Parts: sequence; C-alpha cells; structure tokens
Amino acid sequence: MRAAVIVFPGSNCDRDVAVSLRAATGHDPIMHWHADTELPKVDLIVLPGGFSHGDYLRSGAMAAHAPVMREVKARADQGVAVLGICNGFQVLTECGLLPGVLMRNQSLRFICRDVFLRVEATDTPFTAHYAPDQVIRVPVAHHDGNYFADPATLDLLEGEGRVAFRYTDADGTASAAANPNGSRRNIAGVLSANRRVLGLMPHPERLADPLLGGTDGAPLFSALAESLAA
Ligand SMILES: NC(=O)CC[C@H](N)C(=O)O
Repeated sequence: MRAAVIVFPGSNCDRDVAVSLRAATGHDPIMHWHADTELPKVDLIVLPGGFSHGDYLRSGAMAAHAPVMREVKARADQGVAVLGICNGFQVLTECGLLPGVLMRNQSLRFICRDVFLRVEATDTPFTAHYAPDQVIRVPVAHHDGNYFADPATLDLLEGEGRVAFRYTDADGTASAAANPNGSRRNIAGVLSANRRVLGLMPHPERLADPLLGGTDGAPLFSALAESLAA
C-alpha cells in the first residue's frame, strides 16, 4: 500500500500517523505539502490532525481550499481511500467529501483525554480488523469536535450504515455522559457513501503502540495495509 500524508501549515499529527503507517506497511508514506498539486499515484490519502492555518476562520475551512485538495477530491471520486483524523475530519466536512460539520465542543473547552468508541461498521477498508460492536479506547484532543448534521442526514447516515464509530461508555452504551463534545447521536466517525472516505475525531495513531500506553488504534492501520495492498 502506498500512502500519502498531506501536510498543511499547522498540521501536528502528520509524523505520528506516518509512524503508524510505517508500522503497518513496513515503509514510509509520502509526506506531501499542501501547496503541491502534483500528487503521486497512491492507494491511501491521509489528512492528519492538527491546527491547519491556525484554525482561523473555522477549523479546516482554509485547508479545504488548499491547492492539493482539488486532486484529493478527484481521487476520492475515483475510489481512492481517504482517511481524515481530527483536523482531517474537519477538512473532509469543509470540502464536502463528508456530510455534516464539526462545531465548537458543547463545553466550549478543549478536550484532551481517552474516550471509548463502539465500532459500528466493520465492512470498510479502515475497520475490517475490528469486531462488530467492539469497544476500543482512543484519545481525543480538540475544541471543534461536536458533530452536527440535520436529522434527515443523520437518518441517512445511520440507515446506510455510515456511522463508523460512536462515543460510548466502557461497556458500549452510547450514553450522554460518554459523549465528550455534544456530537449528535454520539457520532465520532462517518463514512462516505462508497465507504472509502472515513473521518473521525479521535486519534487512532496516538494509541497504536504499547509504548504509547495502548494499541486499540493499530488495527485501523493494519486493516488499511491489508485491504489496500497493491
Ligand atoms: N488534534 C486536532 O487535530 C485538533 C483539531 C482542531 N484543530 C480542533 O482543535 O478542533
């Protein structure tokens, strides 16, 4: 699997996700500067976490108009897998590759802690190495993670099995207390209609090695390596 990580001014999880991709595939991804429109042929495009353009205007709003994004959208339309983590998820909603928006956290505070997620969809290249309804522990670190979409869109996403992850308690209950940011229906990650674009607010790359204190994020990268093997 050949992967490219798009690096924006203010990205700060680009090298973290590169480490996880290297661990899963055995080789380094291409680190691709956002202003470079010549994107090589790759099997996976990653939009990493961070504070692109300082989160000015709205988180992800300026990065969504970066020169390379026209090509990222074209590749997604061709079926190339695209993974957006945290700020990357914000960019995916801002550029229209995923529905909904990420609003300011309900608490109006930056939240940085581990959360539990229930894996809702396992028939995707991102989640195939998780069991249905498996509960995993992954960190969040954001101030704009409050997922919002109108009820018809939420019904559509749920009806098509496009909610990939939901915030839950440790036992898998999607309670209000388990929801760190006010996201509608406890949604932590959503898929595109063709299931090849995933955006999620939690950071699987931050708990993907025993040295980091957990490995629940690692199956996401191993699933990609296997599913997208050239
Ligand atoms: N860790 C991140 O990617 C942060 C995302 C975003 N800048 C926010 O705080 O909402």
